[in-house]
Amino acid sequence: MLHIENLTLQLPYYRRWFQREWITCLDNLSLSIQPGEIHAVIGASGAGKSLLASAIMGLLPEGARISGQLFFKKAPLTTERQRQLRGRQLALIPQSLNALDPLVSSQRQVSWAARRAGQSKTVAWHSAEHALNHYQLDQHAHRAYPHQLSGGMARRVLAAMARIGNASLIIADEPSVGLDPQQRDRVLASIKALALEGKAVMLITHDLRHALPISDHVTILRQGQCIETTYASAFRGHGEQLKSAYARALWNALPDNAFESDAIAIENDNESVNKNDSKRTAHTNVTVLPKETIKETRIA
Ligand SMILES: Nc1ncnc2c1ncn2[C@@H]1O[C@H](COP(=O)(O)OP(=O)(O)OP(=O)(O)O)[C@@H](O)[C@H]1O
Ligand code: NI
Repeated sequence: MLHIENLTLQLPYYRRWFQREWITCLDNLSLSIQPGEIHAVIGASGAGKSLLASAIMGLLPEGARISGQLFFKKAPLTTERQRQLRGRQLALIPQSLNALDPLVSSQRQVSWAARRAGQSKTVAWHSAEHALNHYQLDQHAHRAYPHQLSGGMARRVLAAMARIGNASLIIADEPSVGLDPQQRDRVLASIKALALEGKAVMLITHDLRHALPISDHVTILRQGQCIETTYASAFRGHGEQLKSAYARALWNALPDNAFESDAIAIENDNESVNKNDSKRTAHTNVTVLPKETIKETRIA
């Protein structure tokens, strides 16, 4: 369904007004997602996950320089095609709840999404109602404005908007961040349901633990580079089936695994102190800690 080959993305950066430099945010990334499959893209803050979503949707920041190839349903995903397919065949559940218009009720927002996907006014209104019901949002929530919704309800409104155009690729960017466990499970179950309907789903998250049970494949992204793509089922035991030390470290750092193996502290850090990676400026460091310090170590 979606096929990405050697995608490199650079953003301009001005040290002084006349001195343009380029920051490489995605570095030679390749991945594929099949229909009916959830492909989790896991990485710390700043790894480039949201930029990957923007590159697929054709919503990159001004001045972005991109190379490599994107294919959707076997045909090149050109800028023109991205514009045609966005909100129809390609849907994004955005990371920010600010994507909801604060002055518009849930049902109206979802029906606007249906209108953009080509439905007539009356059909759109009814299909919005249907989509909101599908996500277990009641009549009160249909009429509510964004500030009257809980975080989980707002995420479900965004999911309803993404689902309404009957897209075949859905990108969910951090759909469960900031939710309590019950709301999180509900949102993740709704994402699993999309894959069970045959849609290809990219699940972007830093939460490996909760992504694994619903995912088929996992790509670990670090500082814009693909560290490893593997089956979700490879995350088991002590991580013997994982090829990269970084993926093993992420796996072993999960609370249930921490006491059985070396643990790591994973920090989001914009001043890299990682000796092996001194060329980079922004990003994440993984520090291997001795076992005695494990009790204090948790992923945020
Ligand atoms: N519009 C932009 N202009 C310049 N740099 C940007 C822009 N958007 C993102 N970046 C930089 O690109 C890198 C990757 O950003 P991105 O938003 O893709 O990270 P992410 O993995 O989604 O992080 P998070 O988990 O915090 O959402 C970061 O270093 C960020 O500062
Ligand atoms: Ni992001």
